[in-house]
Amino acid sequence: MNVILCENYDDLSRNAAAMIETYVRANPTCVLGLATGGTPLGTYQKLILGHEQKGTDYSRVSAFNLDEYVGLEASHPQSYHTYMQEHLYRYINVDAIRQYIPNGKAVNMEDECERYESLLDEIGPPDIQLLGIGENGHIGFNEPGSDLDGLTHTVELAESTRQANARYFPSIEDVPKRAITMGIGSILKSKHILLLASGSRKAMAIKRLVSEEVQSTFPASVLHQHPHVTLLVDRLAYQLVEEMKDEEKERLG
Ligand SMILES: O=P(O)(O)OC[C@H]1O[C@](O)(CO)[C@@H](O)[C@@H]1O
Repeated sequence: MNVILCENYDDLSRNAAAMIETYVRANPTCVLGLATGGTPLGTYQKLILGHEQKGTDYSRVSAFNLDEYVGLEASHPQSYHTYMQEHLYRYINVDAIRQYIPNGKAVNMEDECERYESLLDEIGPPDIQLLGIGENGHIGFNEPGSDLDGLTHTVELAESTRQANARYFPSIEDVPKRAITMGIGSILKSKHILLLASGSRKAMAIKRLVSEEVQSTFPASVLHQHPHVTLLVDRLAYQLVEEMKDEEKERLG
């Protein structure tokens, strides 16, 4: 795992956007894997600036999202469909026909999981997959205990994940209890994974990621099995790793 230590969130977002833009410019028909949550918002803002100011063209890019809440219409204000429109797609020219997001309102969710995984196989896998990390180590909505080879599936959300995401909903009762997510196996098909982590809230997860073996109780640890992972992390999120390294140095004299 290649680690890029960034000064702060702005620096991290600039680095992530620069890597994506460079790739898109060199590979205009590439496939991107995109994430939601708070962390990638800065990256999306920089991509929008790059599109407006440098004309980065996304017209032939395909983009897959990791996940969606089960039970929310695409038009629901908190759906990940809405998130992507509001934070990225209304500002850059990814063709609507190539914007792929799981359908959380499908009549048959098992069929929807199969349909989405087939699309990933036909059009993907993503050349670059952007990932955030949950405080409990979840990636996508793959909670602790998930199958490390799993494909797109529906999941029961951990209570801690619902609490963490309650800030986007009127109340905790409004946060859906289920989601559809690319599985860990689907994510690992990506050619290059860019994992973003910012802020002290993520420090323990990053310490565990750096120091622990692959285990299903901490899903992000599976990234150690992937040959091309870049961890873009800011100082606050990396703080406990630095402390661990200092303690190790002291111990060795
Ligand atoms: O970037 P945030 O908001 O801290 O979220 C971390 C992760 O949690 C999720 O929002 C799901 O709870 C993911 O989409 C995201 O990668």
